[in-house]
Amino acid sequence: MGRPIITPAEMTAAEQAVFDAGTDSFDIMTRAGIAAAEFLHARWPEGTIQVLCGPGGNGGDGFIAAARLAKLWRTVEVFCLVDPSALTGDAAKAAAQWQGGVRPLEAALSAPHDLVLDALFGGGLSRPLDGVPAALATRGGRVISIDVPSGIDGLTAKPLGACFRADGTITFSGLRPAHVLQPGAALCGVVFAADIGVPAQTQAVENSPLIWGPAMPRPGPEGYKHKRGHLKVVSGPAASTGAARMAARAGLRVGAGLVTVVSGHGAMSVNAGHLTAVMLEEANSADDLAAAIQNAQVVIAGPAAGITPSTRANVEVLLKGAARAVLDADALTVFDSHPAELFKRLRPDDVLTPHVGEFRRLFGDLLDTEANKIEATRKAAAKAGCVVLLKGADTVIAAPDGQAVVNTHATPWLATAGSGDVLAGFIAGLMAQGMATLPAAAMGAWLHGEAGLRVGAGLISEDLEAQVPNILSALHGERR
Ligand SMILES: NC(=O)C1=CN([C@@H]2O[C@H](COP(=O)(O)OP(=O)(O)OC[C@H]3O[C@@H](n4cnc5c(N)ncnc54)[C@H](O)[C@@H]3O)[C@@H](O)[C@H]2O)[C@@H](O)CC1
Ligand SMILES: [K+]
Repeated sequence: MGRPIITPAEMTAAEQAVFDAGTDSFDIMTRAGIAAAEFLHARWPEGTIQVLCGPGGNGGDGFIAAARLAKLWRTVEVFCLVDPSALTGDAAKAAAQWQGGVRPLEAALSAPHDLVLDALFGGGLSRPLDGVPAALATRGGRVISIDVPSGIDGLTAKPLGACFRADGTITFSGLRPAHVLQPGAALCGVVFAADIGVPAQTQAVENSPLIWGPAMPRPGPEGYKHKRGHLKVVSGPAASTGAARMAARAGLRVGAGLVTVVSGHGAMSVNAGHLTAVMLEEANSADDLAAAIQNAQVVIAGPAAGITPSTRANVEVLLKGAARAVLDADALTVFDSHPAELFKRLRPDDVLTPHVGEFRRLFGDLLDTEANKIEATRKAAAKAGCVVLLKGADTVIAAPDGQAVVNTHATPWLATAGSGDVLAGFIAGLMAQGMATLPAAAMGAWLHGEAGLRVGAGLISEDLEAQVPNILSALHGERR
């Protein structure tokens, strides 16, 4: 399993279940505060600390953390937004654990320090920061936040107004959407999720080899190419063939046994001039394509295909065949005025790989009306009736049944021409070898991110597939 992604509401329900089963809520707060102190102390072992406490549970964690940090011989000063006598419940009990003085929050603005422990507000913030909290949020310096950097909504991953920018964030039981989705994720620094004995139920996880590693295709001793699946990629016209070839080579690299580019007559010679291990086959109509894909397990359509009636006809025949479909780019855009025509044909094992613009064209304003990108992609998958992978720095992959995987294993250097074609090729190549669609999409996104991270600055899409042998060898634990 990857790290679970829990909404603030799911976390509250999980806490309630633990309390109902007899655990004292103050014990849970104590575990949270101690975990926060130990996280800070392990990662930032030097320097004086300002602990900023808010009026609720987040502030309660801060008081417990302050007491533990003092026991670890750290120099700690505590500042509170309200007079400690005004605290109630567990926060009041937590404040009683702190033996030192408590100064008003505004005093923190001028007090010297090396580190800030931000325990002002959790991810369930009800209104934007103002006054002293807002001034503290925007002054800079090294910050470690409890739950989320104060000022960020844990569910939407958006700042409500001014917010802290943390070097590290400690959260509990699992991640919140704000730790993986932008813009919040970029404001959290390194994120640690501590186990405080509150198991939460969720269908969303952070992408990790732990999810799909056991399902990674690997040829056995009796393996031969026909057992490793046949992937076909529909080429664009003569002047736009590169996208299909990049997807095809990516599919071959991740292990599809056979890969064929299916090309119209006009593009045959340019494709033939550039292909070696990838095969080439001519198809000049949708009927030709229907015949060509009969021996394929997976077909990619869309990369540089053209927004034309023939692209739409190709998608329609593709969705009548037995092969699973990976639809990207123009294969999506050709349905932008009649998305229902696409949705009614899609099967649960097909996958759409839109970027945000393509997503909006097919699914309207889900990104504005849903709480966050995870919810929007889930709704889209349910509407389309297949797996949907919505690209970005925070790629979300969702299935119609609500399962979702968020991939943050990536680099901004991947934002370059052709990068999406390679991603489609990775996913399709894994599917061709028999992987189920959701894990194949998750593994494809992770491989794509890892390849991008290994190339780094100066990356062009042609570089990505060359990284695959080293990455796959490492994933399979094979020495090279
Ligand atoms: N519920 C529990 O038992 C646990 C809670 N934990 C901690 O408790 C936190 C949640 O506690 P709360 O629900 O009390 O939430 P907060 O600690 O975020 O406090 C909410 C309070 O702040 C006020 N507030 C919200 N926005 C404000 C603003 N802009 N300016 C001034 N005041 C504002 C609200 O009116 C409310 O009184 C979590 O983030 C976590 O750190 C952990 O201790 C684990 C256990
Ligand atoms: K906080």
